[in-house]
Amino acid sequence: MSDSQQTAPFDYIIFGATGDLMMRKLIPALYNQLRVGHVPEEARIIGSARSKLDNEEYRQRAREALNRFLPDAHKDADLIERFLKKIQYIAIDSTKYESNWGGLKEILAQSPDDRIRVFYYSTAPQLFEAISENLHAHGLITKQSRVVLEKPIGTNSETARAINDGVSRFFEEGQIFRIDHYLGKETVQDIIALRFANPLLQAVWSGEYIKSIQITAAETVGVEGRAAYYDTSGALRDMIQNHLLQVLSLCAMEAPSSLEADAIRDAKVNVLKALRPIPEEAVSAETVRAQYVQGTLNGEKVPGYLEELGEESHTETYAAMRAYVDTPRWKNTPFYIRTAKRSAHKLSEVVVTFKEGTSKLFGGTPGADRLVIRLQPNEGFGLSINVKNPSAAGFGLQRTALDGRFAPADGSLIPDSYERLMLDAVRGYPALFIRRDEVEAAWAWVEPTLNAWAADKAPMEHYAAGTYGPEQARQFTAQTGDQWHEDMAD
Ligand SMILES: NC(=O)C1=CN([C@@H]2O[C@H](COP(=O)(O)OP(=O)(O)OC[C@H]3O[C@@H](n4cnc5c(N)ncnc54)[C@H](OP(=O)(O)O)[C@@H]3O)[C@@H](O)[C@H]2O)C=CC1
Ligand SMILES: O=C1O[C@H](COP(=O)(O)O)[C@@H](O)[C@H](O)[C@H]1O
Repeated sequence: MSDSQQTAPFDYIIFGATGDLMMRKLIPALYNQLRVGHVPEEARIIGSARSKLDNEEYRQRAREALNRFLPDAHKDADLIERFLKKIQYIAIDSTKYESNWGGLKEILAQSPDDRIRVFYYSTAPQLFEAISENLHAHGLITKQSRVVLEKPIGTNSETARAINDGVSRFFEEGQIFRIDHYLGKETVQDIIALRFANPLLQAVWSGEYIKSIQITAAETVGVEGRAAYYDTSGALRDMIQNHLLQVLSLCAMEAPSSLEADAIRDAKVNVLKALRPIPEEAVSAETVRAQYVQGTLNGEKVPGYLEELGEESHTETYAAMRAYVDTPRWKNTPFYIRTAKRSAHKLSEVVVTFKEGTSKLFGGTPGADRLVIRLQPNEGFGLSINVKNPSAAGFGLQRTALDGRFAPADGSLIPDSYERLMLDAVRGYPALFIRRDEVEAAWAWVEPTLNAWAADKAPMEHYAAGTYGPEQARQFTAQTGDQWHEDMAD
């Protein structure tokens, strides 16, 4: 199958190729893009990590990953074998100059000099500068090279700057693709479509008509096999600094002048810079942090965070913040952001609550208009509005909901975010990647909260696994007359 969206031939060189992300996301994403005809025949995938494996041993791991992580509808035994032939593996300790960079050079030399090279750093960020330096020292960075940086870019402003500076010594900003997989979600891009392709919504998209916007990313999983990373990170660094602030930026930005990367990124960074600072002394009023304790999920008992971890910890698994965007469009409109592990449901959504109507005609309405943008699952939107209750005497009102789906018109599954992002890096299209100034502005905004939490200036609340979060989070929204959207499964 071929397709107009097929990329130019490329060599994808992925560091961290034996890791969890590679197996769960990157390999399935590249396979799926081959399946839909976007990957050209000449394309090659070169995995690298320290583990000593030959090509066949590595391909066997990739085969197992495909069998485990692909949906059945996408499994095609012949295509899987064709895909695996594109993969080679080379063991390199990427922090060491004297490691087998020569071997990588030989592999890359088999392609024409102008072949697009994408170096994907699926490793801990502490390695990013060293990998870049070694690629440079061994003459592997060409004009046609790009580098994809996995999150997290640092743990605060200072470390983010250090990572950005370190990579920028060897790559131009235009070659650097900082990944935020939420931007690769088709439904997150739908925020742009809903806002700017529909005059109906465009006309009321401001604090004049909108009472509040809630952004939620809730997961039923705990920290799984990533406790070592997660316990040094926590919910604020893991989800809010990046994914949720990106979603907030898309919800709050002014119309970009075009869909060019820098037009969108300029519009987003203006939002991040307009976020009203939360000084350390205001953190306990403007945020809630919590850890899950033992509870019940899907009818099964699950342990608390500390039990899973096996030691004491002050890391939050739940974080909620109230944000204000100080632009004329939004002055004093609260944006609530929250994220949780071991929540009652897996769900990411944006809930836009409009102000109540002022007409005296009905003596009040049963509720405010509300738009729910379901990022995942059940991708789509619901618009709840007031209509006449046909069975009521007089002019009673009732609620009704319009439901729209984001599913592809041809009935296929919505592609995983990594599919789009990995090939956008090949295409050199950075609109769905984060620019350096965005990363640093996001860190600058969350930093006082991180500092206040580290200094225990806000209490650590608790919630039972399988619930929506701590009671304090409910009181928190009630302060502005808001309520979390908690009928998540509806
Ligand atoms: N897993 C996930 O769901 C997500 C991960 N991320 C980010 O992606 C990155 C990778 O995550 P994940 O796959 O989970 O991590 P893992 O710990 O599973 O994998 C790390 C990888 O790095 C390799 N590695 C470690 N040290 C070196 C070294 N000195 N030289 C070469 N390779 C090395 C390891 O292989 P070996 O030991 O063989 O060298 C392994 O392949 C991290 O930055 C993470 O934060 C982001 C979002 C989600
Ligand atoms: O980046 C991360 O995202 C995942 C959640 O992603 P989603 O696409 O399933 O919503 C989260 O589990 C992980 O902790 C975090 O690092």
